[in-house]
Amino acid sequence: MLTLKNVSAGYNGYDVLKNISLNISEGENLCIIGPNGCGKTTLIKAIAGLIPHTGNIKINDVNILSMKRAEVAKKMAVMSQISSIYFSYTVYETVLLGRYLHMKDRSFKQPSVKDKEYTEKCLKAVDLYSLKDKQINTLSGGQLQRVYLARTLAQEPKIILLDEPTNHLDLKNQAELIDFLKNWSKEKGHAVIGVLHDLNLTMKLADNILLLDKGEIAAYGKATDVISSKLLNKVYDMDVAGYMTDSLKQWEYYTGEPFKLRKVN
Ligand SMILES: Nc1ncnc2c1ncn2[C@@H]1O[C@H](COP(=O)(O)OP(=O)(O)OP(=O)(O)O)[C@@H](O)[C@H]1O
Repeated sequence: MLTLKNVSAGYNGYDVLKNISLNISEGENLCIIGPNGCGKTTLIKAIAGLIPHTGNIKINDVNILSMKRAEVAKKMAVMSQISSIYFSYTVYETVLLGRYLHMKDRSFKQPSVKDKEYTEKCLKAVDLYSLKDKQINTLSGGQLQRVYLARTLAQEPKIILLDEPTNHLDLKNQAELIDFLKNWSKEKGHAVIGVLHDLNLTMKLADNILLLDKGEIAAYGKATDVISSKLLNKVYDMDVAGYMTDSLKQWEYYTGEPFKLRKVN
């Protein structure tokens, strides 16, 4: 579905990312992890065509550089946090903006019945329908993050790129977002590429993980292969396994309940 071959990209003539090759299939969730500054956001920007790259990025074997921007945007959407927040749009209007590429009349004056129905469907999918008439500058950070997700979904992309999508969300909304994305990709045969800092959420979402270190691939493959204490400790330069197990011990200490491993979906 999406392939990267020897992709390098960066800023002001300097390559932050070096020789990244990936293959993302239909229905796949790929998580990009790695320490601060290793190039995760830069990779998202390169895939989205927001910064120039060398090497090849192809969607279904077609080089994105040979496609029109609108054509790329119909296939791939970035959950962007850059918004019209300074304008007084409602939640509904903001999500309707995601329909832009599908509208014949791009002045937004006359959205079609399908545009309106699809916008409502996306609002319901992220549980925002009851807030549809609220001004977005009156929302909380977590509500706003769900508005951005709904706007991204309204674009009807085949691939969603997300950069730290859970950073404003409480635990319940984090878990729900991860479940939502998993179902979205599996049911529709679409793909999710997400930058996540939280290794627990990464393990919940990812089929495959790309671990970056200083702009290069430190590990790439099945989540069960990449999540290795030796590798993570080296790349993050800390005792990641110790940190994770200490959290569980603390849970036992505070709740007084012995930790039991539960089967997760
Ligand atoms: N617009 C820019 N101009 C110049 N250098 C940049 C720019 N954006 C990022 N960089 C540099 O590129 C490198 C990678 O940054 P990037 O934002 O991709 O890292 P990241 O892995 O997403 O980090 P974090 O986990 O902190 O969000 C960093 O050294 C950063 O300083």
